[in-house]
Amino acid sequence: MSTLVIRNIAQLVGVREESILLRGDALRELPTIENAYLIIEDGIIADYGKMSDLQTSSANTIDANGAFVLPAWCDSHTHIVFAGSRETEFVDKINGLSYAEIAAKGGGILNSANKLSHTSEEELFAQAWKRLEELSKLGTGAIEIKSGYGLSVDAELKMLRVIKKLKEKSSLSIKATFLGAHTYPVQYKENHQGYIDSIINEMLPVIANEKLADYIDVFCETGFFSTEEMETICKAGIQHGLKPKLHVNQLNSIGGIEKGIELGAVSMDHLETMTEKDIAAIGASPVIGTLLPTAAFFLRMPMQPARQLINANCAVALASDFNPGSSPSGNMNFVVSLSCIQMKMLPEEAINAATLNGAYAMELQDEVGSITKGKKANLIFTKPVSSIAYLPYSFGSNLIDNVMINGEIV
Ligand SMILES: N=CN[C@@H](CCC(=O)O)C(=O)O
Ligand SMILES: [Zn+2]
Repeated sequence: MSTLVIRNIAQLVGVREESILLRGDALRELPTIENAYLIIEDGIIADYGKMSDLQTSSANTIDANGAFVLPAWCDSHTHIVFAGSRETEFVDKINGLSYAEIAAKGGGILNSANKLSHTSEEELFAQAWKRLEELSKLGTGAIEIKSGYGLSVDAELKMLRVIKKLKEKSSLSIKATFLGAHTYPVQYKENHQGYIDSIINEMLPVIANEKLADYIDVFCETGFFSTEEMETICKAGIQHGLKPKLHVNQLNSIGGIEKGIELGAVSMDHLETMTEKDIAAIGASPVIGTLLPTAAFFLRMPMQPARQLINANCAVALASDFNPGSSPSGNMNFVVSLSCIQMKMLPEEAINAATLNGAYAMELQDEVGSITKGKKANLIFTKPVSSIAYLPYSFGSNLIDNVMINGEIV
């Protein structure tokens, strides 16, 4: 057995005897131990405590030199498998083109689908792998990755096989979500049932057979998938063992929240456009509300109503939504900063939402998301900081000194 002792940690952050989904006042409780040690055995957290109580003479020791040590980020909503980039649309938007004008020029999700159709599985893997490597150095230790830029049987399966390969090769904890219902491909624009039939009869059976996904997702939005269409697709997914994790209430409130609760979704994500009824409903439900502040920021939209959601007892998680169209960054440090700066989340709330609640939003709470005995030693070591609040306060600075995944520095 390999044992590693980390000494002289200024603050060990997010220490919990057991995991609990955090809502209401509990979200602002971030338990810490000052001047701490941490013992890792075979990549797993074995023990922790105050330096004054440390009783081991293990040779394998790291001196944290006064760093803060946090659980690595748990990013529960991303689209990191994509081909190329879409900065031309970014410039078009700066020049005043509307969403409809950009779409008419072949932009948006269909632009990414077109690029992906001309990209081999190997090349797609290489591009996604590079993003994953960068994210791990930025402190992400667990991540959910969606398909949804394929939009045909072959291309959706290609995306999901790339995610499967990422799972096999990466030391990060990865969950895969099937998002065939991201938008209607051009040939099905007037034949929604035709595409839904293809999802249900051609894609889902192969996905289930090859175990290519853990969850099913639908973009429930005006001009994309209606609540009824979402219900049909999710029910088929559930029959194949895939629980829903849904895109709802990004641009409009069209009943997605109510339907998602009924469908037993693990999480409902985006939530930029919420009525009071939507906020009350998700707060009273077991569904996690995953906020994607960098998407609202990049699209210059009103931010998600984090405070109202927390007041309504919603279990809020934070994720990056890393994708080429609405959030071309997966930097969870910036997500945490933005949630404090623009949504008035407290630093403790934001860190909990980006770690333990993010882990719950991927059903990985027994593996990651807190400093708990038996969990993976997925850790962020900070540069010298004066307090935990300094991390989101000092936005844009790289305050990460080292990241450990399974007890190994990446
Ligand atoms: N809203 C839907 N899908 C993605 C963005 C899609 C794109 O523009 O590529 C999102 O989560 O923001
Ligand atoms: Zn998304």
